[in-house]
Amino acid sequence: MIAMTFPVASAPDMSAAGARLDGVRLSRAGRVVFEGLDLVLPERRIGLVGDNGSGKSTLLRLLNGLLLPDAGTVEVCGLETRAHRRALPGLAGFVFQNVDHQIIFPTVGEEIAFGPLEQGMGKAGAHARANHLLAAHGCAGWEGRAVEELSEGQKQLVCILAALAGGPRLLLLDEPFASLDLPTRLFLSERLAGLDLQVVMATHDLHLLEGFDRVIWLDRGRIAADGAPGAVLAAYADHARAKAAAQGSLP
Ligand SMILES: Nc1ncnc2c1ncn2[C@@H]1O[C@H](COP(=O)(O)OP(=O)(O)OP(=O)(O)O)[C@@H](O)[C@H]1O
Repeated sequence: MIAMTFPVASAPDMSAAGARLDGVRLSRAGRVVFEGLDLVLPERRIGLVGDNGSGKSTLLRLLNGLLLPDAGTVEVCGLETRAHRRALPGLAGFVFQNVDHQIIFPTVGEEIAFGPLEQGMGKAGAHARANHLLAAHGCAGWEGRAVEELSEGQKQLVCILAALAGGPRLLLLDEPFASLDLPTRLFLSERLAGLDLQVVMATHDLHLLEGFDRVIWLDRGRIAADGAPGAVLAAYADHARAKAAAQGSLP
């Protein structure tokens, strides 16, 4: 397969956090997901699209060091993930596709304060930061709430705030808005766009990526298209329609 490439509108901003993959090979459960994957990721807003199982979550997990490549290297903010695995959570905030894989504390305040505490902030400061973030996102007074009593969307919001609380330079979002209501989605999209950090977001909601700097379409671990959102999203939507039509014609 030859990748389609489309020029991105904005010049790459190398002063942003930035990440790169060189010759990455990765197998999961004996199945090759990536083979010889090369990517330079300097843009501030990068979207990942692709069919189920195409490698979006796996790529995000390589970028936050949860997965290490079998061969090749991954660099985030200039740090090679194999050598700097312990520093990565402070640099790269991660929001999981499944909130239950992320949340570890019983209360909202503890969950959000965890990142700052891990980075050495005192307890009072960490909880003050958690309260400030909650208040800034329309959730004042939530700090004592039991996480298990929140709705899925509310949990998703808590996960996003927890990822932001650590002050990351790179925010990795895996289907972060799937359960959020429309007002919260719109509010958070705008808010994330205004933050001074790099965002890499995997989503099946193509509209969310229209204002991004760059979109990468992954197809079975390979780059099918890469570049300006308009062109890449149109190419992916064409593929999706063709695939759906082909499935519809099956007996
Ligand atoms: N925990 C796991 N153990 C083994 N293989 C896995 C695991 N998670 C994913 N894979 C495999 O890795 C490949 C890429 O999966 P990945 O989750 O990265 O896809 P995705 O593009 O994020 O899919 P989706 O849109 O469904 O979230 C798939 O072949 C999948 O079967």
